[in-house]
Amino acid sequence: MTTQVKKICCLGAGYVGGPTCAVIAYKCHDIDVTIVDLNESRIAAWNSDHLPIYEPGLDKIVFERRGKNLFFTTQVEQSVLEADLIFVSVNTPTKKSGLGAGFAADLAYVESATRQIADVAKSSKIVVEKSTVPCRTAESMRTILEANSNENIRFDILSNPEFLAEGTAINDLLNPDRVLIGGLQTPEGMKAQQALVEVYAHWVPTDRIITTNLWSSELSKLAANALLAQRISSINALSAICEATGADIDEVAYACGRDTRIGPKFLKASVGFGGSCFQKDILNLVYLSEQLNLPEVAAYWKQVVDLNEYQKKRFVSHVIKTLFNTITNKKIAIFGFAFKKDTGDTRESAAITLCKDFIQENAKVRIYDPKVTTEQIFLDLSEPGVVDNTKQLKNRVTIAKSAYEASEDADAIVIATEWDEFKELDYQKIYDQMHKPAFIFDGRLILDAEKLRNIGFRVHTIGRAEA
Ligand SMILES: NC(=O)c1ccc[n+]([C@@H]2O[C@H](COP(=O)([O-])OP(=O)(O)OC[C@H]3O[C@@H](n4cnc5c(N)ncnc54)[C@H](O)[C@@H]3O)[C@@H](O)[C@H]2O)c1
Ligand SMILES: O=c1ccn([C@@H]2O[C@H](COP(=O)(O)OP(=O)(O)O[C@H]3O[C@H](CO)[C@@H](O)[C@H](O)[C@H]3O)[C@@H](O)[C@H]2O)c(=O)[nH]1
Repeated sequence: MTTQVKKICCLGAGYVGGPTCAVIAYKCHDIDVTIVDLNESRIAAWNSDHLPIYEPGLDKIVFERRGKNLFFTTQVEQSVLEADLIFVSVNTPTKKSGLGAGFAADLAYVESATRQIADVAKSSKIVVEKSTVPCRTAESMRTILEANSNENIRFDILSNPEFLAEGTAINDLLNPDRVLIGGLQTPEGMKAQQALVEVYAHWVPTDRIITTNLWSSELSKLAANALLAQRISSINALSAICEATGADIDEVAYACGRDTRIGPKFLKASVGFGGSCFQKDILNLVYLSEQLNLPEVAAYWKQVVDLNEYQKKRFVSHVIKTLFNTITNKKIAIFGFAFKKDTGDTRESAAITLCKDFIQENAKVRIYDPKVTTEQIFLDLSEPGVVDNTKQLKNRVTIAKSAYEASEDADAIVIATEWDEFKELDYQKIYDQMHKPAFIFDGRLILDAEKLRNIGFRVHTIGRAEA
């Protein structure tokens, strides 16, 4: 008989734990879901009218279930004690120091969450690895948990990586392409796997719920991100060829994407991919390959990240060169700071690299983003622990409340994030208030270059030769 899950606890109330478990509560009224975090202010925000993350559709779901079968708390022990299934959805950042620094995932948070479960549990639990982790991490978790089990308590480990993308998280969770659940292929492991299948089966068609062994599941998460990022680096590499030849990257992407074997998605050239996952997970895969003594494989995946860095630097150089080889004291309006539209998340955003490079060249940078806070922007641009550059930053960086304010007296506009509102602006009004010649660098291919040229702008678009 299958174990029926009645109480779920999720360790980690971040971009993944919050939305994922809120959707489970929304779709499974027969299950109590408690999301736990050590961070008190984050939990207070989840319990307030202003949720700690911006994600279209999230508010409605949280407000509808909160206090009914969805709870946010810092009471780790109580929640673990009561749960039959525990998601571990804590952060796994790239290690900053020690062995594997700069590549390997820092598993300290996963380990400490696992130890917390082992210390507190007084009954059997299904422990689900939701965080993105290197292949075979579940083995370490199992060793820790088994060392703490006895004849009355057993722990079953599952891997259930999350594939949601920020900005579309709720839709991705409500209508996933697939849900992946890895488990040990033993009778107990398969029983635990089935218990989680039944949770998702409340709303996901069962043919979209894939069950595999633990290691395939762990590796599939890293592999999916590597393949997606590799498509972006490929199209960005081609964008450089387009600029040098007169081919147009959107036309090339369209022509290639019409081949059903290639497909049209994830072929949008850009100023470089950002986000908390792609770079981290690929570096993690690079490290894993090196550990497995597969240097050629490691070098292959590393190139995806190197090309992304190149794309950002190439864009910055192009801006400087076009602005007559100097941007000292020139005003550059940055449209967008988030790593993609429809999110306030700035982790690894390409805009950070661009702004830092412009500041380094003594430009004056004025940033507008509809969802990113001023505090976050200054945090991202400062170098805490290296040098205190706050004063220098305040001289060089200002935050605007609108795209119009950002572009007042500017020499150039840089489109760093593809927010829809940037397509709808009154560019004649913007042109009239800028220094001339007025430049626009479209790092996201969202603007109608011809229309802007007719107004008088000098337009430079990624992946297109200059007109
Ligand atoms: N952000 C995404 O879009 C995304 C998508 C898929 C997978 N992932 C993966 O999911 C994991 C979480 O990512 P995120 O973006 O939600 O991170 P996050 O930093 O937003 O959230 C992680 C949370 O875990 C909390 N935490 C750490 N240790 C804890 C503990 N012992 N007990 C309770 N809470 C604890 C932290 O305080 C933090 O609030 C990562 O492994 C990431 O790679 C992220
Ligand atoms: O054609 C494209 C598609 C995306 N991007 C950029 O790539 C980055 C990542 O975008 P996206 O993948 O949409 O967002 P994430 O939230 O980072 O989601 C990725 O990373 C998550 C964390 O692991 C996974 O769960 C998702 O499946 C995976 O898409 C952003 O900077 C985008 O602007 C492009 O430049 N061109």
